[in-house]
Amino acid sequence: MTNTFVVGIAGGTGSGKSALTRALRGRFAGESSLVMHDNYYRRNDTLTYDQRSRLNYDHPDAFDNDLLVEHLDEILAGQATETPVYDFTVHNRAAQTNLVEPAPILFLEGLLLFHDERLRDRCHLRIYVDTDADVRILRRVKRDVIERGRTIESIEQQYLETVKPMHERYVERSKKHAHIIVPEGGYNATAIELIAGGLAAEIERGRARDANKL
Ligand SMILES: Nc1ncnc2c1ncn2[C@@H]1O[C@H](COP(=O)(O)OP(=O)(O)O)[C@@H](O)[C@H]1O
Ligand SMILES: Nc1ccn([C@@H]2O[C@H](COP(=O)(O)O)[C@@H](O)[C@H]2O)c(=O)n1
Repeated sequence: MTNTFVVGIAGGTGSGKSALTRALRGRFAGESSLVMHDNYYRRNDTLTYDQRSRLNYDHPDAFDNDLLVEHLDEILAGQATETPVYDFTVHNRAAQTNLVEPAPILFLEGLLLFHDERLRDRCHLRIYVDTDADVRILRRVKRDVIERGRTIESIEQQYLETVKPMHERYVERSKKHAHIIVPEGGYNATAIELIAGGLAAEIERGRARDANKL
């Protein structure tokens, strides 16, 4: 096993997980890698686009966590690993893959990371990004129209049918497993400073452990 320190960043849709992850990664360029839980949405090759667009993507079973655990263990064992890439515009896995290299810090980001005990246990630090539901849906509408090719009607229907009830049943309840709760995510400069300071100290501790092994 390597000295990789795993940081799990979870929270509701539109909470600011990706923004926080980007801000933290910016502080550890060259010393961190990233795995996104979204990329482990299951393949649905046998369904049509319309059928895929009506699936429940906010239930824990929508993800292939067995594959994610397998890949995490490879990366944590020091192996560069080809990981899947998800295409939200077609509701399916993309043809390409993404090579994740081992690094002193591994950021793991996703909606339901803390629901699965195996994923929780692999996170040395668990951060939950907590943002009010009205703010999250406003952000999601904008993002899903611009980046994910969705209509306002489809976002409204999906939010009421699956996103909101699943958030209340699974995502919100997984908050209790967090070590740290960050309001507002990527624009919370104080939280970013504190977390970045802690991670820098973890990298130093890892280096000291390596030096002692020599
Ligand atoms: N604190 C913030 N204030 C304003 N907009 C934000 C903030 N955090 C994130 N956003 C924007 O909201 C959208 C969703 O944020 P994102 O980080 O992708 O959320 P998540 O990964 O949790 O779904 C993005 O367009 C992002 O730029
Ligand atoms: N084909 C899909 C797959 C997932 N979603 C939605 O994505 C959300 C998770 O991503 P965030 O960046 O917002 O955390 C989740 O709430 C799913 O509803 C989708 O719309 N289509």
